[in-house]
Amino acid sequence: MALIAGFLKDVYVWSGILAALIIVVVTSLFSEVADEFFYKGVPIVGKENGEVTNKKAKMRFLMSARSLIKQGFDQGYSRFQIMATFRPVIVLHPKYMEELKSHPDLSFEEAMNKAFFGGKYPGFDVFAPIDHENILLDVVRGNLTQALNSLAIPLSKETAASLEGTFPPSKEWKQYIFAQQVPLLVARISSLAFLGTRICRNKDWLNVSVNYTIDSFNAVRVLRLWPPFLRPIVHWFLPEVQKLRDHLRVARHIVQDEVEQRKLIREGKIPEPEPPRTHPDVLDWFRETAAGRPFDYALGQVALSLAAIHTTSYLLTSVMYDLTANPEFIDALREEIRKVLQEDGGIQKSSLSKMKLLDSVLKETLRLNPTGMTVLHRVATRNITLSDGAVLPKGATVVVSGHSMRDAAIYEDPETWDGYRFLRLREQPGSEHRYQLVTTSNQDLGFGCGTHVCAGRFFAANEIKIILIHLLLKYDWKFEKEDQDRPPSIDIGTEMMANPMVSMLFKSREPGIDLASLGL
Ligand code: HEM
Repeated sequence: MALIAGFLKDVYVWSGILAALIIVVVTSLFSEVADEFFYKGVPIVGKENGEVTNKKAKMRFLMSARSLIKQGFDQGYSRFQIMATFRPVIVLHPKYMEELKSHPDLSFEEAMNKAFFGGKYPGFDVFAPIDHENILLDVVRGNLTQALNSLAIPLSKETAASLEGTFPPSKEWKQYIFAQQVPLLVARISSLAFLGTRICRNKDWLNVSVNYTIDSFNAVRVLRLWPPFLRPIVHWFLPEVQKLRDHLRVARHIVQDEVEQRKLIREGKIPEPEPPRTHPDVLDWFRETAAGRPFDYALGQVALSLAAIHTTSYLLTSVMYDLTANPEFIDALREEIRKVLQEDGGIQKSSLSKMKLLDSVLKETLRLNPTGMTVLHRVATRNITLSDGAVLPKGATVVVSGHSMRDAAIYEDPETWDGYRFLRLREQPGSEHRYQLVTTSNQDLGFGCGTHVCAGRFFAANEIKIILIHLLLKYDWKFEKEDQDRPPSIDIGTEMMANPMVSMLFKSREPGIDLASLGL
């Protein structure tokens, strides 16, 4: 002790500690400030001459990214940079899609790292590279997609059970804020396929499944308000980050319990609870695919929720807005559904793929309401020279504009929602598969494209179709406000979301089919 006291009395030691502290603070502040420097040699859009700080440019991005992107291309640039919420982003023209969509030096993981502090603060663990062996992707692309046929009836039954609670039978019009409440419905139905019957109705799990995503974005925003050198300390005390840790604690408890219970059942140590499980699920496939390799089941499940719940809810809400605004499509869809289910004697293997108008309607809604107006959000891990000689500097954050989805050269009258658009395109010779909801291309970007194209799109498509079948057959729909037009999606920076304030009305109707054909 005396030795330490003597040591600290030494003026050289104190100046050393002070110098080290200054270096930490300055380097940390510099790295944050440097993050906001525009890239050399790339035209800037959205920051005006004479603006010293980036404050106004950031606000322009938040409020009007769509028009900034248009402005950049209208000025003739095929790549330019805009100041996004935390750093400049290089926006690229879709003409680069082919060369960039699977580029090995554009990193999806680095983009996640930059956005969520590399997952290094507890609570953000889901954003750290959790799955070096691609177990989650293998399961979603492989097992889950292959099981879609056998999952159709269980998903349909769970939808029916969920709707009983969410939309209890009513002869009178009842009010419902679709955008706000639908994530819970989607979380429950998705969790049936991810974690099985017991957990898909567990309120604590559903709370994690829906809210971890929302709360993680909030926690990032709050933690970023602190200088980087203080973040390793303050994150422990910020309620927003503590909330994330609470979510993960709950998730671990629930998922781990289920894993243990299934193990005991497999080993014959406890009986299968009644009613027994009806189908294997993602949790089973995680175990089989990991085959002894380390894998964090709870983080895997939260990551799946992150990818699946709000994306699916957004498309479901958007399509309900489109259909409510175009009720003649509701009648046409009911007729298509009734006809297919009658022909097939219920939901069979190919029933959903026979509902081509349903597929077309969903694809058209996704075309105009993708999760964001840009795709391929990546970080360059080296200098990348594009085919026209332009360079993307190492460390740059890049995105590709998704405006091909509204390009008049590709789509006639592109700003108008036309539920028959893709049905007509599919009827052209040789185009049967090209215009399906799950098909992607360099211009068709609702599910992304290239290496990281949405792994869960086949599941998402089937799940939304099943939910829609129930919603359309069992209920009538209208907007609460008589003169309500189709509520447009809301842009926040480059992200898009359904208007969360639109009030809808529903009432029960005669389904016009034998409900046994939906597995009930
Ligand atoms: C309508 C619903 C959905 C939409 C619009 C959607 C959209 C997307 C998009 C645009 C990407 C590409 C991200 C990028 O390139 O940066 C993506 C990736 C991904 N999606 Fe989806 N998604 C949906 C539903 C789902 C569901 C239900 C699951 C899981 C069952 C899922 C799992 C994934 C995964 C794992 C990735 C990452 C793939 C990879 O890294 O290779 N998605 N999704």
